[in-house]
Amino acid sequence: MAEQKVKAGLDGVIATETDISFLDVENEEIVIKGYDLIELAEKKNYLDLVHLLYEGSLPDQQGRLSIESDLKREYALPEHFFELFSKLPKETHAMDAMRTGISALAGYDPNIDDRSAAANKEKALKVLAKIPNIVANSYHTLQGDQPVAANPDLPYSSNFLYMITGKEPSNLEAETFDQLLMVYSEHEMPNSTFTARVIASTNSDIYGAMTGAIASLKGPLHGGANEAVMHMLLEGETVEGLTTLMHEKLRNKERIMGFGHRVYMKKMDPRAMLMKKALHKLAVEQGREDLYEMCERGEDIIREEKGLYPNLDYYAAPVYYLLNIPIPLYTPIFFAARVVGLGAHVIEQHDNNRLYRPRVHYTGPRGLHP
Ligand SMILES: CC(=O)SCCNC(=O)CCNC(=O)[C@H](O)C(C)(C)COP(=O)(O)OP(=O)(O)OC[C@H]1O[C@@H](n2cnc3c(N)ncnc32)[C@H](O)[C@@H]1OP(=O)(O)O
Ligand SMILES: O=C([O-])CC(=O)C(=O)O
Repeated sequence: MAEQKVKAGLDGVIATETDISFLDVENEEIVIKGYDLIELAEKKNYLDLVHLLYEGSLPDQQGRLSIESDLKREYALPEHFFELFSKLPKETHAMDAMRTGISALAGYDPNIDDRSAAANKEKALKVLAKIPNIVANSYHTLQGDQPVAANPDLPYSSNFLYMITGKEPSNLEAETFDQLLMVYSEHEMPNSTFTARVIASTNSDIYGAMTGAIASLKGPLHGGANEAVMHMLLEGETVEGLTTLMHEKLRNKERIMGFGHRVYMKKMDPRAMLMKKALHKLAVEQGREDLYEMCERGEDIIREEKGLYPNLDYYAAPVYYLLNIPIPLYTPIFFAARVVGLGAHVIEQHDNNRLYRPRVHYTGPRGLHP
């Protein structure tokens, strides 16, 4: 085998062809099916994006309503599903509870072995319909609280937020949460999407691919960073407190959560810029400009000291916070928003499949005998 250079972490390696999305770093654009994600997030809503990824075009009003009513028909979970969560240890992390829920859905799918594009699309939309219920109510159950039933009169994303907080969101809260789902929806080939595609490439099913993706996303180098960011902001408490804390972390050579990105690294994540604006609006409405100022100061310190820029998780975390979302649900919501992108990747993988099976550069001993 010809000698190849190992790229640690597969940095820069092209893993597949796709027509779903692309990070155009030069032009600072996250391309989703030809559209700029940020422009979509400013002008359209989450279900438009779902339609774009599954039908290949942005919907008219009728198309959007039709996808919404299809989802609403599938909101309910199988009977006794919550007994599963009530039997888990109370300490179970919300990501692990959600992972159990998604994995369990497989057993209820009579067409589990149908990997056609049509069947996969149906399965992905079912997961999308049920995931607010799984995220919110696995959490409530583990907290010893009553589940919150879906309110079918609310739009999809408002209902998701309502099921988490138990309170109907204001217009600004609903708009912000919808935008949050959009910016998290799809992002080319992060570790979790790669994981899902690797699993799908064995011709395994979409539930397995998504279950694996959840495990990947839980890690603090990936989705788990948003929770860590909020703990850091709360520990900092004030602009001065955060300044001291960040300098201390830098002195101790700790990684600062919410900064840096494999693909952007020396540029600010465009999604973080949008969430920064959303944070400002919410902070002004709630008289929490102090939180905004603290985040901005943190951004300046890490740029000046390390030349690193915020990624999406840095500005999404305080947005979640002002939306009254419990911290353990930040990463599950990231995953819930990403279901739409992951589903599209599994469909694409199964449609044109070749098993992922790379090789290694062996550095161990040879010629030993027992
Ligand atoms: C929505 C998302 O999932 S975005 C990612 C969320 N994750 C985080 O916010 C976790 C914090 N960030 C990180 O750990 C990294 O920036 C990652 C994992 C996201 C990307 O990492 P990689 O591309 O593998 O870069 P790598 O880890 O090799 O870092 C390169 C250099 O930058 C430094 N660096 C990168 N990110 C950070 C950070 N957040 N804090 C401090 N230093 C950092 C590394 O220490 C390293 O320095 P060195 O060359 O002197 O050793
Ligand atoms: O792209 C990545 O590596 C991580 C990320 O920002 C995401 O999944 O949204």
